[in-house]
Amino acid sequence: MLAAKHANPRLVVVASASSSSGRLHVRDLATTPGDFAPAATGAQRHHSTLAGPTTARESSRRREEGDKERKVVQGAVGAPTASPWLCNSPQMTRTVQKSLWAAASQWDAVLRPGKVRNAPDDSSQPTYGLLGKDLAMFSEAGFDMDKIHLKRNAPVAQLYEDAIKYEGAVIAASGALINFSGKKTGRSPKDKRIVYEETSKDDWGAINIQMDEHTFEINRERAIDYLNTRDNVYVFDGFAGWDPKYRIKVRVIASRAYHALFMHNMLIRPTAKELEEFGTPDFTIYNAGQFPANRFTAGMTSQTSVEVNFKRREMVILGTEYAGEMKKGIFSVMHYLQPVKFGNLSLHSSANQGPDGDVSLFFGLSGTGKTTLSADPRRALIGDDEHVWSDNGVFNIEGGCYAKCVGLDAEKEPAIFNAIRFGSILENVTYDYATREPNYEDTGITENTRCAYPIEYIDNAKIPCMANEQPKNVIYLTCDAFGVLPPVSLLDSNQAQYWFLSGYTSKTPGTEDGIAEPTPTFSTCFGAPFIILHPSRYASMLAKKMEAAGTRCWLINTGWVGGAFGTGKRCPLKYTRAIVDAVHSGELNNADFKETPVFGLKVPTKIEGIPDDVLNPEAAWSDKKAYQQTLEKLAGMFNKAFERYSTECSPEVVAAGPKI
Ligand SMILES: Nc1ncnc2c1ncn2[C@@H]1O[C@H](COP(=O)(O)OP(=O)(O)O)[C@@H](O)[C@H]1O
Ligand SMILES: C=C(OP(=O)(O)O)C(=O)O
Ligand SMILES: [Ca+2]
Ligand SMILES: [Mn+2]
Repeated sequence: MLAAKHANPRLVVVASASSSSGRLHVRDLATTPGDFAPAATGAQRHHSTLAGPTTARESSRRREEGDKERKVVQGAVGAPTASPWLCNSPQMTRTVQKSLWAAASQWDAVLRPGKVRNAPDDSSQPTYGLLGKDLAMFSEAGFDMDKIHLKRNAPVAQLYEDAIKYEGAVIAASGALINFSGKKTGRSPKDKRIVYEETSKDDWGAINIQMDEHTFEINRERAIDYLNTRDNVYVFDGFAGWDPKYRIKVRVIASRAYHALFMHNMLIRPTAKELEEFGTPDFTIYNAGQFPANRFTAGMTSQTSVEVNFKRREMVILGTEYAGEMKKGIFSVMHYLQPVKFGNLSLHSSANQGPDGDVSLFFGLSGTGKTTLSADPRRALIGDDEHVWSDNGVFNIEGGCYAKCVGLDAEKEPAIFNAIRFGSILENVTYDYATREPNYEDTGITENTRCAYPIEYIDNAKIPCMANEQPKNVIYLTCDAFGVLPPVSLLDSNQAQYWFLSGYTSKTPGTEDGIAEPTPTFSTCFGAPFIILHPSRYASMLAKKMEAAGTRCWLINTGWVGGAFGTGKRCPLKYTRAIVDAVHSGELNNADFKETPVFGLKVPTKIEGIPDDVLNPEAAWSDKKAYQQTLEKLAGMFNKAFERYSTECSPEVVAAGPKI
């Protein structure tokens, strides 16, 4: 299928139509752990061959060695009791902790060179050694500790080595790891479910797709059974949330080194001491994405299932290897936990801070520009995607960024371009076979090509990623594929609530399964797939916080100008940046505004560096009649989408919608 796209014979063809068959999963399971070729795509198989397969004999020798060593510590560990949410300050009893420590030191004792495969090179890094005190938790969860080889918080280089050896990854010229997610290259929102159970059902937002507890158990068992067939199982322990008061401990258990490295980049990396004291995680992800869900299990509608269980504090992934499911899964957890347990507001936004301390939030659904616009040389980056607004200010949930790579250009987006180096993961990006230069123009695998890098790879990142400031500006990013919304307008408080609840944008191709061209959508709170509670709970918290802090609210259209998708063009990035600069410099505070018809948006009449016909969409369209019709069509869509909120909002908020 893709071969035709690659006229240049030096380019590796990294996907083929046949690579998406479910057959590969079967093969994966049927192969013994010793001689498995875990690649899930044709591309990965191809690369594995290049890298040289691991021989069955070698693997089984290593496995036997591993078995002997593990047996030394088996049984030495007392089972820790399950902790409630937030066991930051370890809640294990002293006795349990003591026996865990004893086990840990026994484990350390067997960590002799040559005995343990892939022992970490850096001895200051407590990695597998610490598994001793966690072994009981794994056995209890159903892991076959006599068989699998757990690698916890393995060094980045080792995850590279494993991904190259077993998954067909390659190293890009810049040192980044190029990897492939197989059939699924974007999120699968239709296959994402939340378990309906008594601990969280009172906060149920009616927007979630339900799953029952029993089905969760079945899928969880399936995931663990699959992981038990693997030679290597990767564990990453880290934190979500930079504010120590509100952070949670997250454990990721995955069959692919690339998934462990992804979460190493995306979670907050623990110090050696924090890792040593990690204890029982608050939330665990079982990522068996290489193995499909059983379509005959009740409620399954495909081979993909992504499911969150608040009672068990667990997430299970089957049938998708798109790494973004994990980070967005943790985000869903925070969208429940932060408001319900702490009274904080979770935000699908990026955040940055100016030299004078002013904080800006950029809300937006995928592809609207959160990551791109928050990476601003004049401002410190707090984070690119997931934040929490607490009474103290704003903190990032994540320890890294996940940037889109399509069309990435060193000149236009230098901060992101330069972050793609050793340790970063390029996902589904093709490359030149000889030079190993990524080809960011190639959308042959997907338009949703990505790079995940630790946030400190952005030069002006603010670490720790938090600000003790209430946001001064909130910017709603919308990517209007109809091309009728102005590139910038100022919203009053009612409009701010209306537009937040509406969450209008166009889905960009690739980020979600099945989206091939910009598709208008109303994704409430600018993130319907991630919210858990009723949308109006987030909306009213936001309104209160903005009012208390005197925050200004801007609507920025990063989508089409001069016509709809197909006729017009995407607003040039340099103009959007100039608009954002004008918000931050205060230029817009003194601007004159003119109200638009239908939507009643206040648009500045002049901005330094922006052509007047770009500021005014009507002027940018050559066909005025088509403009008016499109504007009214969009207004009609807004009115229809807002019907569901009309009874929950004040009449003023309802009246802030378009008038046709
Ligand atoms: N005017 C614009 N503003 C923001 N992004 C733009 C603009 N024009 C094109 N783009 C591109 O759109 C994409 C925005 O994606 P990204 O910043 O990753 O969004 P998000 O983080 O919200 O998912 C990037 O590939 C960026 O280069
Ligand atoms: C990872 C994602 O985030 P975003 O596109 O908002 O950066 C996603 O939506 O899959
Ligand atoms: Ca996002
Ligand atoms: Mn992003």
